[in-house]
Amino acid sequence: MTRIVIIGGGPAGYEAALVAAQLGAQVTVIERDGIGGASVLTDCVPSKTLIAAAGAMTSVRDSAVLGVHGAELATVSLDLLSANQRVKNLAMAQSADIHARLEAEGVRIVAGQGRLADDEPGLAAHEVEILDDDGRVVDEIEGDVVLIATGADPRVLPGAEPDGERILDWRDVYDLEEPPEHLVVVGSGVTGAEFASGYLEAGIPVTLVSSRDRVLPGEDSDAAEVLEQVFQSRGGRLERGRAAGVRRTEKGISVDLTDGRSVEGSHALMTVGTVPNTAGLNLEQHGIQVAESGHVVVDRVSRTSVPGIYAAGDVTGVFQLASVAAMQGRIAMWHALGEAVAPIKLKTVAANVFTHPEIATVGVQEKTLDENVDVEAVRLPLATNARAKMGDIHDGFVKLFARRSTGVIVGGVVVAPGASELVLPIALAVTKGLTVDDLAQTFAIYPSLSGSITEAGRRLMGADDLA
Ligand SMILES: Cc1cc2nc3c(=O)[nH]c(=O)nc-3n(C[C@H](O)[C@H](O)[C@H](O)COP(=O)(O)OP(=O)(O)OC[C@H]3O[C@@H](n4cnc5c(N)ncnc54)[C@H](O)[C@@H]3O)c2cc1C
Ligand SMILES: NC(=O)c1ccc[n+]([C@@H]2O[C@H](COP(=O)([O-])OP(=O)(O)OC[C@H]3O[C@@H](n4cnc5c(N)ncnc54)[C@H](O)[C@@H]3O)[C@@H](O)[C@H]2O)c1
Repeated sequence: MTRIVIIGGGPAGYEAALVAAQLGAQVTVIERDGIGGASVLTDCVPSKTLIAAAGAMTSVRDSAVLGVHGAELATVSLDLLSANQRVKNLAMAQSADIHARLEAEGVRIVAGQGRLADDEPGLAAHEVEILDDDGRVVDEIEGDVVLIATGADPRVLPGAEPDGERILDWRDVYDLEEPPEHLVVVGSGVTGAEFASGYLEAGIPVTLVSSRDRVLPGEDSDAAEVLEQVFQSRGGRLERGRAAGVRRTEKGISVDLTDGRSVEGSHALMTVGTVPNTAGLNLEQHGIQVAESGHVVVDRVSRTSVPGIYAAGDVTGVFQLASVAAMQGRIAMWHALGEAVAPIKLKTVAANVFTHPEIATVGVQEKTLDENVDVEAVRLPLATNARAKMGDIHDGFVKLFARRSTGVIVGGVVVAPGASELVLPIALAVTKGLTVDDLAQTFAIYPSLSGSITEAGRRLMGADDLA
């Protein structure tokens, strides 16, 4: 029986464990914080739960125009402390569910910190030591295959070290005893944009400090523009500048910008990126190649540079998404256990930014269109969609990218409430190589927002070379 040792119990680790157990391997997962990992306990699941509560406030905010009275924003508020408690309960329940599922599949779960401990390089099997909270080695296990799935932690900006009270990272926010009077979010990547949007929707004054010309520098620029407009139209403040540090002041905090200006608030939320969790794993001693960024280098079937040692998830820096982490973990196990396996296809990854409105993307994007000269694009604003009008949705659009020569759909963007659900037909088309004809001939419900997706297909059918 092949012995699999997995270090880290987030989506990369637990999904790998389920596949390995299904294939009859003897599986041990070593996890220091709790099954589900940061994804379930502190990052993805908690933030989306908070955003769900903020979304309820948005529905109230937007209902007056539909004729609903008595629920005006001024008369309702979100009890953030109860919402935080719900977030924590839900995360623990989700972690317990995954824990139970792993145990039911025969996976051994060990609490502690794992590290590689081979005596010499090149051995067929690998030793892994388990350390307790005080750093003492309490056990050692041998695996034929080891998966490193240790995730990533918040990056700390020197001079802006979180104190858990006023200067926070995104893992601290659920322990706040008072809602912030004015939250300054530093960093406008996906994490920053989601929290800024979520807290603003929850009724808290928010300033977003963005070091870039546009928030969400990695996303479709039209989508980022819509988000900025909506954020500002709802009273959010956008401050262009780079934070040099954050100071505690009498009233709260001051974010000092590199150009000499400063932004005052009651709390600062630092969202300036992540660092891979590789410290203490003994990667260098084992000859495991690590990139300059600190991420473990892997190929498309999750192999590291050392035979028998795989890595998956945020520690590899390949698209930091729970879905990608899980797929990398599964692929590692299929490969290690001799199953037929296709290398991960990053061009088909769908991702969503859970702001208001949401931004979902898949496949080829506009910023890479120059390299894809054969690609035709269409953009349909939602404002002309009948269902959007009924719900008073003005902001948002559908974009579709297809190959001019063949009509094969290669990418898309949806900016809309619920874009995370709406993007699936485009993701399916990109994954399966469906054409604009396929999409155009698909029945969409009338009236529906997804009608704009099939309509985008029809518009591209009209493009000269695609007809
Ligand atoms: C605020 C936020 C929101 C996000 N929202 C989304 C989202 O909506 N959708 C999405 O797809 N992605 C989202 N992500 C990204 C997603 O959370 C990550 O891509 C995902 O958690 C990666 O999974 P992982 O298994 O690699 O690592 P993790 O989930 O980080 O799990 C790794 C685990 O390993 C443990 N560990 C580390 N070192 C050791 C060791 N030596 N021994 C034992 N255990 C160890 C850690 O404590 C951790 O529990 C979000 C990220 C952030 C920061
Ligand atoms: N919905 C989701 O799927 C989701 C949600 C959150 C995060 N994630 C993933 O997690 C990963 C990390 O995201 P992230 O947003 O935490 O990090 P990031 O690295 O993507 O963004 C950090 C941002 O902070 C800015 N920044 C850095 N230093 C700064 C400074 N001194 N002052 C002002 N701004 C500064 C950077 O320019 C950057 O735009 C990403 O891969 C992201 O896709 C996914």
